[in-house]
Amino acid sequence: MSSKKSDFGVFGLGVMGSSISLNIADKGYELSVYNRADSGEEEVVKNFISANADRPNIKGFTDLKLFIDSMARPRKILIMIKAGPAVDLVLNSLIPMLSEGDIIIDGGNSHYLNTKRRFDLAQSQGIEFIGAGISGGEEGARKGPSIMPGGRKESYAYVSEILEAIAAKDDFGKTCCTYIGPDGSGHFIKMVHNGIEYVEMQLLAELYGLMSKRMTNDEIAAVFESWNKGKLSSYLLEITILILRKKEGSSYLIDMILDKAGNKGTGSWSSKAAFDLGIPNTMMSAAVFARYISSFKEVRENMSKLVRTDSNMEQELNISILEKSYEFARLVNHQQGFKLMQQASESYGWNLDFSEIARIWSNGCIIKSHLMNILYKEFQTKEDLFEMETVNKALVKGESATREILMTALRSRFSLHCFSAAYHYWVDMTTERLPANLIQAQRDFFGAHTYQRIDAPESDFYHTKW
Ligand SMILES: NC(=O)C1=CN([C@@H]2O[C@H](COP(=O)(O)OP(=O)(O)OC[C@H]3O[C@@H](n4cnc5c(N)ncnc54)[C@H](OP(=O)(O)O)[C@@H]3O)[C@@H](O)[C@H]2O)C=CC1
Ligand SMILES: O=C(CO)[C@H](O)[C@H](O)COP(=O)(O)O
Repeated sequence: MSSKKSDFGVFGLGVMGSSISLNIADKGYELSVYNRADSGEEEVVKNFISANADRPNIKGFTDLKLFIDSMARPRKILIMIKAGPAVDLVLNSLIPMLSEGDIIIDGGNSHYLNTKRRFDLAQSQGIEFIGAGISGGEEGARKGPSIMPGGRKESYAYVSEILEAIAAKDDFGKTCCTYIGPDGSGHFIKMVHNGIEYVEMQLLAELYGLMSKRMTNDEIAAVFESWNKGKLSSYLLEITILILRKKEGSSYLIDMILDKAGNKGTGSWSSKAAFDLGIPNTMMSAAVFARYISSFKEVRENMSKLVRTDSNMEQELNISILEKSYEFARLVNHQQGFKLMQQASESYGWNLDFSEIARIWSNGCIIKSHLMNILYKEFQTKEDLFEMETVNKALVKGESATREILMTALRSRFSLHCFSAAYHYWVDMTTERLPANLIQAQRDFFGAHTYQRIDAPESDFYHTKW
């Protein structure tokens, strides 16, 4: 074990913490790691250190004071623990033991408003606090995640070297870690990343469900594989191909997995943020609700006995139509996700750089895709996906394909939550007059909420005695 003071500390040796620790150690930094030694967890640090005995630059601790004393100042500590109250508990014990100017990075999926609150608390005690979204799962953390740090730019300067060294690299060799903006912006961006992730996953689940009516798992995987060679390629598509082909003995594992989707909350946080900011993020909420609906397995089982569930699909699926529709829905998903970040940037004065966000999402993270590279370039001159010519053309072309897919699904009694949310959003966003005039009339009728008129200036509000 090295006697040098450590360059960095990692608090929490769970899935993410242990992988990111090895990543940091591989880059040659002196590292201290800590995990609590509560009942059942006594061996975590010991096991980690003995499994990595060939890395003398890692020192393990279960004593918080020794962990803190082992680091060079200003100390830089990444906490990689379960999001929620545990983070407050850890900060309450950690902060009083630190010295002015030390830096805590919360790398978990914390809610951005909690990050803002914790930032203020840490600052009030002379401690720097960075809320860094980290994406890439276990493999990304080990080999190079995408990192989204938010906080004071001055404090980021102290940790940028290490964070940028461990992050993934984009197609141009640049690091997939960039300073995002003040207070909770890094965690906000990670939350939206996860919202987009929920939709990308749900779209693939809907395609798989629909295609399963006429195709085997291997046939679906073969179609996805051909798509993954071109502009639709993405990490989630890639892992879906592997999942569909995975066998346990002679059975496909996917066929044995219970159809109840779990969640840890970031998708619903994204949807709530969209509601609060007034952004129609219809696909994210559809994806969250689709997971919730799936969790009512018992109800579904019982109800399925009451209705005719014969949902055979008469017609062949047209793969090229499916492909166009998938492209269409993914574009709408990204449009909605980036719109949400734009609104947050404006409302909170974060001055976010969307080209940079797309760039750091082009590798290392769960939603990395070919599309992210396109968006990285497009956002250098455009502010909205609808303004991007190639995107617009694909959306116009994809509309009729999506309509066809939706009609096929309706006829086969199969729900496409996210595809239909994408379709209706696009149709409404490209329709000059919507029936919202009736909503306004109703509001005025029962609540004197007033309405505007098409034959008068928008600044004028009217009330009628209906
Ligand atoms: N897994 C993933 O793919 C990703 C996860 N994240 C986020 O990263 C964070 C860590 O996730 P992950 O590594 O998967 O989680 P794990 O469940 O594998 O590990 C959780 C860690 O938190 C520690 N912990 C929990 N409660 C407390 C507490 N009260 N006090 C001190 N330590 C505590 C655990 O310690 P102990 O061993 O003692 O229980 C453990 O080290 C989460 O916020 C997660 O949302 C972000 C991106 C991807
Ligand atoms: O942050 C992540 C990936 O980016 C985590 O894997 C996250 O837990 C996934 O969310 P959920 O568990 O709700 O599906």
